Amino acid sequence: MDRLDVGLGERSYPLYFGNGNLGTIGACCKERGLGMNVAMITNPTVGSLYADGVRDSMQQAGFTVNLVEIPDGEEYKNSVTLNAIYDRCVALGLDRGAFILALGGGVVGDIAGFAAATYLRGIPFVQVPTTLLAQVDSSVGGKTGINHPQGKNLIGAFYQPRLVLIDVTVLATLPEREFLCGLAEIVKYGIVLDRELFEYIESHGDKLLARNSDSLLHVIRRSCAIKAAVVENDERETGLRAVLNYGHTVGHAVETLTGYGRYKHGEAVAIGMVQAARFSERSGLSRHDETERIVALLTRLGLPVDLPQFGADEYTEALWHDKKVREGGLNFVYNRGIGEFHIGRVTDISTLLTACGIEA
Ligand SMILES: NC(=O)c1ccc[n+]([C@@H]2O[C@H](COP(=O)([O-])OP(=O)(O)OC[C@H]3O[C@@H](n4cnc5c(N)ncnc54)[C@H](O)[C@@H]3O)[C@@H](O)[C@H]2O)c1
Ligand SMILES: O=C(O)C(=O)C[C@@H](O)[C@H](O)[C@H](O)COP(=O)(O)O
Ligand SMILES: [Zn+2]
Repeated sequence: MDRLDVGLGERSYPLYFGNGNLGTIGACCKERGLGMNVAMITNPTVGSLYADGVRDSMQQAGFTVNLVEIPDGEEYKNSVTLNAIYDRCVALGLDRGAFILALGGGVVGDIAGFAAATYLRGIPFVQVPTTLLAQVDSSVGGKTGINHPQGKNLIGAFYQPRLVLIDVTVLATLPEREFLCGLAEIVKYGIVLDRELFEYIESHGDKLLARNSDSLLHVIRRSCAIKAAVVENDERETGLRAVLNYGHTVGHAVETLTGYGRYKHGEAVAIGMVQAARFSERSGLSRHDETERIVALLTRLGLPVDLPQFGADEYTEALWHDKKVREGGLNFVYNRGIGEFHIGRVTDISTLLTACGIEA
């Protein structure tokens, strides 16, 4: 099976990629030496499709599997759901020999990972990402957490999984809108870190949209390799890792202002990347034709690019809750043309809002 390692010393772990490898999850967990009792956290949508297969594989490898279901949706990535997970773990009597397996998209992965980071001060966890977005981004790198009404992912921990198993066949059942969200995060890597990847998406757009498994495996593997390299360099976002937040400053504000539901994360990121591209152009870091190229690719992929209507005050308030705010300024991720980035400081938010077409 194709494997890539995230190298973080004693916290290193493998990412396994395949086309039909879901049934190897039990053997992979065994090989990692995990305890025999597992809480498999999923939601009813994913659970009805894949929980039986994962459970069978785990049981064949000798594990005892306890199913823990949480409601489906970004609006449930909160403290109420987290507490319900703790309650179940306590009721099941899970001790430090147990581990958590997250089966689902980024919502399940983020909240299950945070539960694992905090339950009994930390038990191991495994990621089995089932959305394209989770396969290229959220399952890798150890950002776990929940939302707060005032801002996205305001509560969380850096906590790495023990292994990530990626099977592209599960993407066949993914609704179109969710699939496109994953493409948005892949485009993100291309814009700021890999011009070749950006051009690959431009030239293979039709194949990707048709979910061709070879094209998908290519972009998933490349995205994971890029993310792994960034995380290895800066696990806790003291510098370089902020690049992975490209498009998220405005994107998270859009998610917060619309109450975590109207826009999916990838859609909000697509909108945020267009605003970041406009601000980069206005700041002299990229050309107009490069901004147009970014807008054209996202539009062709069926992603939204226009900001929802809120006032400058509302955007300003939401933007100040960004985790990249430090001492009265916001560390902002710009694109330098296509394929490179620049991290700069914005102290006057109105300059960003003006570039986005929001007037005070
Ligand atoms: N930790 C990180 O580094 C990181 C990175 C990016 C995004 N995120 C977070 O991830 C979340 C978004 O994740 P997402 O886009 O995966 O959304 P999601 O987890 O809400 O999943 C999207 C929808 O698809 C369904 N689904 C999942 N897999 C399926 C499958 N194979 N077939 C059919 N339906 C399936 C889910 O039930 C859900 O309804 C956001 O909360 C975002 O903040 C975290
Ligand atoms: O892994 C990272 O680092 C990222 O920034 C990846 C993002 O795609 C992801 O949405 C992340 O959760 C955002 O991080 P946050 O710290 O701004 O909440
Ligand atoms: Zn993201």
